[in-house]
Amino acid sequence: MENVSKIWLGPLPEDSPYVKPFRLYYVQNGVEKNWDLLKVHDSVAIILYNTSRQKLVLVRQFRPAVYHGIISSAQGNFDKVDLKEFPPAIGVTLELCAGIVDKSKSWVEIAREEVVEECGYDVPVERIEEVMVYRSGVGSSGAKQTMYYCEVTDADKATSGGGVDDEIIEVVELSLEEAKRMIQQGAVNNSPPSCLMGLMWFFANRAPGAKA
Ligand SMILES: O=c1ccn([C@@H]2O[C@H](COP(=O)(O)OP(=O)(O)O[C@H]3O[C@H](CO)[C@@H](O)[C@H](O)[C@H]3O)[C@@H](O)[C@H]2O)c(=O)[nH]1
Repeated sequence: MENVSKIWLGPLPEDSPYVKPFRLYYVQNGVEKNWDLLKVHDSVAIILYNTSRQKLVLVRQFRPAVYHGIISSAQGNFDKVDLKEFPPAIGVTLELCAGIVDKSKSWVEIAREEVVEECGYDVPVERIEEVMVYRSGVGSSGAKQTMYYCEVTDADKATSGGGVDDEIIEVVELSLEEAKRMIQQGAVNNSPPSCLMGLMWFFANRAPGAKA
């Protein structure tokens, strides 16, 4: 699905609309310290559960940062990325439907738009429930993310989803057993902690038979 044919690295332009690097200075306990950090957008993520077929709806996409992280961990060479040694598929993730907060709309409205754009389910904001708010990348960005939960049915499906503009996003429906395997002890996957936490919240609180 990723269809990536060439990968290379360059310096970050100063006018990046997504990432701004800074050094923050502070005095703590009388000692001057500093911290190198990135200003990035806050975001929303939505746990989507299709009750018609008892499936969790996630998204698959090529994540350049994950691909970069995997090559860095393997001490690979970025001068000439060898796509045979490091196929782009290693940078594909399975995540909750999510979106950056980069427009002046309510967060839940941004969540609603992401659900229809990425996954094709058209639901009113009243059906999107806030679950929790937390900070990601506490050592690098401290960005806020609000997580939501939304139950959908086949009747809410308006389009096939897949993202907007040149986004390449695949909608993936997981059975409860498949989703459980992602959060089992010993599991290794490319998913962000927010996705794994969202799945754990779902199984603790909303899955058929959950106690809460
Ligand atoms: O350098 C960049 C960054 C983003 N985009 C575009 O912006 C869109 C959204 O950006 P992204 O940061 O990938 O947003 P999300 O996919 O919504 O990811 C959010 O949700 C993820 C899952 O919770 C978190 O890991 C991320 O930090 C958080 O930004 C992308 O699809 C691209 O179209 C670019 O073109 N270039």
